[in-house]
Amino acid sequence: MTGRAFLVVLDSVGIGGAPDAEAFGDAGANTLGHIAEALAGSDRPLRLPNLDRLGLGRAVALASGATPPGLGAEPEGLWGAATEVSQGKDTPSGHWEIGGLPVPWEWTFFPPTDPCFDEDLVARVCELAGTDGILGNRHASGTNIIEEEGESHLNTGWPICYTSTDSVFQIAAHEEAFGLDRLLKLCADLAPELHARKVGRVIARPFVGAQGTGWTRTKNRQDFAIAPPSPTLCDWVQGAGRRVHSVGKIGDIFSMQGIDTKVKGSDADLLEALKERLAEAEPGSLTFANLVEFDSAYGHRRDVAGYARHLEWFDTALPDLLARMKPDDLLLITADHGNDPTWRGTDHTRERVPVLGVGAGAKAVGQVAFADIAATVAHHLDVPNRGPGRSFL
Ligand SMILES: O=P(O)(O)O[C@H]1O[C@H](CO)[C@@H](O)[C@H]1O
Ligand SMILES: [Mn+2]
Ligand SMILES: [Mn+2]
Repeated sequence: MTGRAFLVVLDSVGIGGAPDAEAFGDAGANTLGHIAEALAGSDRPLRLPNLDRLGLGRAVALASGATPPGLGAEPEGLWGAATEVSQGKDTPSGHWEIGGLPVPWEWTFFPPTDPCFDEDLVARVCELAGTDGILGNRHASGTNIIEEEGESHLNTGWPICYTSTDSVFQIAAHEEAFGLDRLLKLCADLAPELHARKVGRVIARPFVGAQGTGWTRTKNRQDFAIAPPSPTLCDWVQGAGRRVHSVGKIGDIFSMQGIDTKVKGSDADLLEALKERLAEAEPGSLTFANLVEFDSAYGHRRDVAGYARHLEWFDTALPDLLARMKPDDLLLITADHGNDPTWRGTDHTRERVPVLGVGAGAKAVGQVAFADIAATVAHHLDVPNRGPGRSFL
C-alpha cells in the first residue's frame, strides 16, 4: 500500500438535519444551506462549483431535505452526510469522533449566569495569575468581550475569563501588557485542574491594540485540550509504523497523541502547508488538517458574507490541491459541527456534516456516522480500525 490519506476538516461547515438538533436548541440550523439562501438573488450569490462537483449540494439535500440555491450538480466524487453521536457540538467532540472515538463522558459546561465561574475557580485563577481578580466571568463572544473589557484589562492587569455553550474556559489577555508567555503559562497551569473536572479546553486568547484604535486577536491562540481517553485514528496509523502529519489545530485537539509533526498559522498558511504535504508526505501516511477560520472568523461572528467568501476561497483553491494528489491517494473533506451564521447567539449549532471524497471515484455513501470516516481512512491505509465505525469504501 503506497497510497496516502488526507483528511481535511472545514471547521463548522455543517449541512443541517442533525436528528438530535432540538436537544441542542438548534432544530432547523443549517450553516451551508442558510448561507446559500441568504445570498441567493444578491449581487454576490454563493458559488462553490468545485465542492458542488464532488457532491456538496447533494450532501446538503441528503442531510437536511433541501438543495441549496446554486448547488446540486451531478456528483463526480464520493459524497454523503455524517451524523455525530457525542453529546457535545464542539471541536474536540467532533474531531475525536471523526477519529473513531465518540466521547464517552458528559462534558462540564458553565452555567449561563453572570458570574458563571464559582468562587474557588476564580480564586485559583487569581493565584496562578498573581492578580487580585478576573474580568469577564460570563458567557461571551471573544471579540465582544475584549471590546467591553479591554480597557479595564489594561488598567487592572486582570485576565479576561469567559466561556460559551462549549465546554471551554477561555482567557483573553494583552500580548504585551499582560505578556504572551505569562498567558500561555497561566493556561497550561490551569488546564490539568479543569480537565480533571471534564472541562474540555482552556484556551489562550492573546490580543493586541488599544482603546480607540481597536483590539485585534492574534494568531497565537492556543488550545490546551483534554487528551483523548483512548487511541484514535492518529494512534492506529502511527502504531502501524506510519507518519501522521497535523495541519492547524489538529495537534492541539489530540494533545499530539499519535501525531508526528505539526504546523500552525492562518488558513492561508495552512493551505500552503497542505499543498506541501500533498507534494511530500510519505507513502502510507495520514495528513489531518483543520481550517478554523470558517468558525472563528465568520461563524462565531455571525458574518454571513464573510463565511461565504471564505468558502469560495477554499473552493477556488481545491483544483490545485486535487492536482497534487498521487494515483493511490484518498482525500476526504468534512466538518466537525455547525456554526450557522444566520442563527441566534454566537455559538456552534448541532448539524450533520458533509463527507466529500476524491480518489474513490463517483460514489454515493449515503448517511454515515462520524466514526465511519476513521474506519474509511484506516481501510484505505490498510491499518486496523479500532473504533466503532465501518468503512464506506
Ligand atoms: O467567541 P470566541 O472567543 O471566538 O470563542 C469561540 O471559540 C470557542 C472555541 O472554538 C468556542 O467555544 C466559542 O466560544
Ligand atoms: Mn470546530
Ligand atoms: Mn468554534
